[in-house]
Amino acid sequence: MAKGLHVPNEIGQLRRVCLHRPGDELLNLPPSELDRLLFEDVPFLEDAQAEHDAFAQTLRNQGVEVVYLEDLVAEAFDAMPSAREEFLDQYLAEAGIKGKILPAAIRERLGAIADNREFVKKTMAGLTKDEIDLPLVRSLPLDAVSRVESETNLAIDPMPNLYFTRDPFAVIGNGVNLNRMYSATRNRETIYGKYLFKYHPDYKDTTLYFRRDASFHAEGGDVLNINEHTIAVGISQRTQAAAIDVMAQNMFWDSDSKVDRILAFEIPNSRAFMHLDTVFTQIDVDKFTIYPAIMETLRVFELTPSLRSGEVSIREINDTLEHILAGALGIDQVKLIPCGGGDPIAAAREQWSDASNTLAVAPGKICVYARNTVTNDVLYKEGMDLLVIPSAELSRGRGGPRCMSMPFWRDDLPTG
Ligand SMILES: NC(=[NH2+])NCCC[C@H](N)C(=O)O
Repeated sequence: MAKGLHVPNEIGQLRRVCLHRPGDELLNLPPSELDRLLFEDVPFLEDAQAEHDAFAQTLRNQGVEVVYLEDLVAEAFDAMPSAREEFLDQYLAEAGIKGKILPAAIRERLGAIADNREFVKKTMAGLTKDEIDLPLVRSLPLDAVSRVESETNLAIDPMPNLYFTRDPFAVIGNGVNLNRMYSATRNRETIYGKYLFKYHPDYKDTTLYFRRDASFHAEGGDVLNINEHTIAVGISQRTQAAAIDVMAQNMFWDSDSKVDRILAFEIPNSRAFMHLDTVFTQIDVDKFTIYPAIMETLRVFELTPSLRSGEVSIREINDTLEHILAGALGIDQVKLIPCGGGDPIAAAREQWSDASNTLAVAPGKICVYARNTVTNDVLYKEGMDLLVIPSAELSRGRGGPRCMSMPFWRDDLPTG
């Protein structure tokens, strides 16, 4: 396996994947901030870590190399120490810290962490005011005011959603979308991708098809690599139609990109269906899991390069989802396997805990959450090879195996 990225499809044997092991950021997640920080409940960190370790080990057992986001960013700083300084300036500017005294004290606190990996993990975890050395100001009204302003005593918010590595950036072919994310809390996460793809010795030459300073928002959970030529992108709560236009402009005429067709799937704008991959994932050469209720409102658009160079043609496709997908894959037919086995209550319950959000490790071999028993039973009967992972704590952040993983390398599928 060479350096860099290679993800020409959704299901080819996974060789390398980027994860983030949940860390102290989950300890800085108070109940009062759950809505804003996009969680439904407070997870128990130790169990979340044990479940995540089981997930990583399941992947390793399948011959997948697991790399961790925190390690990659630290390696980038090891290779280029000045990058850490640049990062810290930007991190502080984006952290929403009020006043003048606090930023300086925080800079000192974070700057004093010698080990790059510990430094990166601390920037992810957030910081309470008690952790900062403010000897001269502790008794001043300024500090008192900012303590009252924020009930939580947080000087810097944690980034609890980092273990959903699918979203801040998305690998497409040999390049990457570095996203501008929908929410203020998650948008901060994209800084790690920026420094990884700018300075890490193995990834620094990666082409970016989308940038974090874009005017529109997009997230990786909305991007599915159907094959080298076609990607599917959700128009969703998290990804705006105009952002897909930007991707098309940047991919269709780029010499590194083979993508010349984007299928844009308009799905309902709601938290339950925040990304395309919450309702729809590919599990085999001719099979997808799907949340059946979205079929009623689904609209699909096709973006292709127009004959006039630099322009994108867009048309709505009025056909069944099966036909559209079979056409994109160049096969006769595809099978859509309904989440919850067609029972509306089981489907809704299990979709909420990511039954449609599977991670293919190879064609027909998929990683799923143990809790989704009805859907897993259906998948098993369809002949899928299930890699079942524990999910009591990890699922509290509303994301499944696909959300928790960003493939860096997959094998090509045999053609013909
Ligand atoms: N690709 C996904 N479906 N990711 C799920 C992310 C969940 C996360 N709590 C959020 O709201 O952003």
